[in-house]
Amino acid sequence: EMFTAVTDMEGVLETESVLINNLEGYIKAQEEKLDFLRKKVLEYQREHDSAANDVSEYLLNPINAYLLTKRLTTDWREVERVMTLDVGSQFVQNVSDYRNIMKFPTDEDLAGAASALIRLQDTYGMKTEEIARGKLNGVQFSIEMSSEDCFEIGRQSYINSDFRHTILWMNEALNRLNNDSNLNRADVLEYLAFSTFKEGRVRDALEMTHELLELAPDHRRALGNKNYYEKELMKLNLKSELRGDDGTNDVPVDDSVEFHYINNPYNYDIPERKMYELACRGELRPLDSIVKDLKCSYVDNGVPFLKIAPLKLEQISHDPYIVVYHNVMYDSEIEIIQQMAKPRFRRATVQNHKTGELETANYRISKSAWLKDSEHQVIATVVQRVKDMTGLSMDTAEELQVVNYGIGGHYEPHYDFARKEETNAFKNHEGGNRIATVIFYMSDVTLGGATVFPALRTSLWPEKGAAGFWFNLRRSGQGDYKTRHAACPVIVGSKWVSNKWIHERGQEFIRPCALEPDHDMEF
Ligand SMILES: O=C(O)CCC(=O)C(=O)O
Ligand SMILES: [Fe+2]
Repeated sequence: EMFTAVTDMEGVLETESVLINNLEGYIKAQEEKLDFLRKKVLEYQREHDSAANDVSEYLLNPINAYLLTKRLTTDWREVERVMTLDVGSQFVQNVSDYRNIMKFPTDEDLAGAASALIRLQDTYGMKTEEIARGKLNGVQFSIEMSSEDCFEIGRQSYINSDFRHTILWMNEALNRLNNDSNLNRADVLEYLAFSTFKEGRVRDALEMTHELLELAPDHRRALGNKNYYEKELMKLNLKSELRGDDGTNDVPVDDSVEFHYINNPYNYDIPERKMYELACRGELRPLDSIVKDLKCSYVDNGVPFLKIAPLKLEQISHDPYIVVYHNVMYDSEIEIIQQMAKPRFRRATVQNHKTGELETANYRISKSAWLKDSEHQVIATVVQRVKDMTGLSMDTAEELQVVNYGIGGHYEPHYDFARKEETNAFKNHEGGNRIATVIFYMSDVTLGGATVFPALRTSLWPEKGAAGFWFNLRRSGQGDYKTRHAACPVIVGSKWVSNKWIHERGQEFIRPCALEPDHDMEF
């Protein structure tokens, strides 16, 4: 599973370069063989022509008699040998050997990479046609997808019963068909017609099937589908006649975002989903009540060391308390932490709040590793810095979690704290609930990848060396539902973060409990 992190994809480019060299070797060997045979055939043709010019004269000469005999014995044996020579098999063998020693993506990776593109398309409201010509979120890259490339995304969507995206991408495949395509128009039409039917547009599906049958009159499935669609249409027409309307109850084709909300299989919360997407796109202004009286300042938090080198603090929100510290992780530290984490990366998991078990989920796609303070001075230093930044005790904190997000990597809206009903969350953690989160940004991100708080309409944009800090719990110890947040899908780039989750125990005298009305709201 390598689509989940950019670091894993690096080795794959190397694999491709080795495969290209091997294929070049294969072609060269084949060409040498063909060149030899071409030379021979010319030579023999020339000799043969001059002989055939005057057959009796030619054969009377003993040298010619000898040469002809030689050609048809030893020479032809050599030609025969070269003809049967298998100059390709070693190169074919190489490819299977490479499979054992080099990094190859799997079909699962292909599915993951395709669904990552679909996720980006939805979250950022990008048009299929724009993605296909390399335009991502308004930024043009010099990439052009072929008809086959689009077809494959359509096919992957089809496998996932995602007929809306099947239609979008199969249409794009059709638009991009040209003389160089290895793709059959009829194959595309078949997927398109069936998905169109599945989306409730029977009339259009039937029309596409007619077009398909013009191209392939004997297409068995198309013939069957045509019958079926006609019957379905008749039923619909009968119903509409009874109702007295014109029967156009077809759903319109729409590449827009709005349409997505209706059809999104996990539209558990439509308004939040919309807020989330707008925040990811950077199209939301934070609430006035949030930005009011926000300041930037240098702080020492009462730490003697910081009096000499104060931290650069930017307030993001007062309630809940969210701040960003700038320049609190050095490039040299980042490098070491990345090198330590890389070999230990595993697909990030989430806790099943019923069983308490850790499992992978499509709503969190990244790779992560945990690093202990005792493993390296740099980790201890960074954790000490978290202590200075937050004033909180690190005694009950979790280890530092290093995360890398790949193409489309994301973490959908969630709380970092465990809710009451999540009976098994942190059950093994003696420190109680997660009182606060510190997230270090260890990279800039070219496009996308913000940390967003949909309810606050505010976003933290990754900035290498900066760190976000917020309290997840209110003074009463209750979870603050306004801290619900997400990691937006990365469009372009490799996003690195480190999370430090700080727990309740040990903070009793640092951040004492307070009584307050429970005006938390769920959204
Ligand atoms: O990566 C981010 O921007 C946020 C990550 C996050 O919220 C988490 O890991 O809990
Ligand atoms: Fe989080």
